Amino acid sequence: MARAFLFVLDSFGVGGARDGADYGDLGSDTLGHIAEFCAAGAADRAGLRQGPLNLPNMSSLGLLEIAKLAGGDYPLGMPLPERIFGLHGAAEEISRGKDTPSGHWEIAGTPVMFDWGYFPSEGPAFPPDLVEAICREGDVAGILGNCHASGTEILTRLGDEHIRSGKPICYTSSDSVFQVAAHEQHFGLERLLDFCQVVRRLLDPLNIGRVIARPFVGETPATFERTGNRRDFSVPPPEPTLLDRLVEAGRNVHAVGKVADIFAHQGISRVVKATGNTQLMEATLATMGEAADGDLVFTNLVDFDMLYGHRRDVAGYAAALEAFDRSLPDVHRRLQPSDLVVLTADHGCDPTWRGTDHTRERVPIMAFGPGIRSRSVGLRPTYADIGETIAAHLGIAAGTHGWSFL
Ligand SMILES: O=P(O)(O)O[C@H]1O[C@H](CO)[C@@H](O)[C@H]1O
Ligand SMILES: [Mn+2]
Ligand SMILES: [Mn+2]
Repeated sequence: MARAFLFVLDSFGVGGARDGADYGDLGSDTLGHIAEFCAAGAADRAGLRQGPLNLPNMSSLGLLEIAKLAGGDYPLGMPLPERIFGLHGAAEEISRGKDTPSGHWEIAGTPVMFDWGYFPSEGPAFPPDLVEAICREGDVAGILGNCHASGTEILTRLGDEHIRSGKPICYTSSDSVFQVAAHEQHFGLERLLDFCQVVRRLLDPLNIGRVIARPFVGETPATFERTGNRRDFSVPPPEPTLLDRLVEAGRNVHAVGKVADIFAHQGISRVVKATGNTQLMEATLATMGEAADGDLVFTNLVDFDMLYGHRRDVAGYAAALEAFDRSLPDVHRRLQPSDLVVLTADHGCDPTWRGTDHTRERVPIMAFGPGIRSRSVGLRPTYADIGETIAAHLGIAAGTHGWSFL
């Protein structure tokens, strides 16, 4: 029997979305713009990285052809490989949101065809009766923030006041999220997680996708730092996903990193905890050694998005891509004859774009394994084709969205 390994490089878009203009994102291109900045010497950082974007392994998996297919141009400064190994293509998102759950669920065969609830970007973000209920039931004297914000900037601005007043910092973004930043010691980590569960319950009628706990440490604005104890409280996917179908068929789904939270722990056999791309890759490589025939190992690499995309840090994003690329030979070395590896993304987060939010983009599909023949699978009309391909590879019944490209 076969095994499958799915890596979501969180926010690694390749531009070209047909509906980009509907999101104010026409022209956004995470890979293309990073490559452009690198080629121009605008993403050099002493001690971190220099020069053109260097992704030889992903280039050999067809990344440059994917960029051309999705956005019309080869990325600047990246040499074309002599040969391409594996299947390569790009996919369009049909879910309406450009958020992490929508992207992951669609990859797993379950597009989100309804609109999430969102909070307004002008004036107070949260309705007064909601704030009143949150304070009463969450047992806090009030909330700080109550606005759209970048999670690191709002800590610098309100972290001190939070410590003094004990009021949690509550903010949102263009995603369907309610985020709560609170100090791990002064407010308490357990208390923050309990508070988020209360908020989760109160938000269900508003159709908000996620409540995110954002614990931090440090005693001054210069030293405040978010920790790896982030937790996402997601609503469950609207229909059974590939993960549920696999578990139903008696397979194991190994969820590495925040995958379990993204799926509200539905269709997960085993949670492998790790924080940061380096640890996440180490944990995935270890899990590759343990996965049985018929299993899926599903890893989300969150740093691309959280540490670099949202922070609009081009050099940081480029360096993280280069580090991931260098780890691909370790993945190759662990492959068994019937294994399939898929690399893809859940949305874009172009670090050269205005604001700090995600960008609507197409995503890359790179699929390889010892038994996988090299060819282009073209532009796929939905991310669900990825889930269907994995379903076909693992030999379970087809779902109701998407088509396998195997
Ligand atoms: O700015 P931070 O707190 O990283 O938040 C970002 O992370 C959220 C979840 O991915 C997004 O909705 C965006 O707001
Ligand atoms: Mn994401
Ligand atoms: Mn994000």
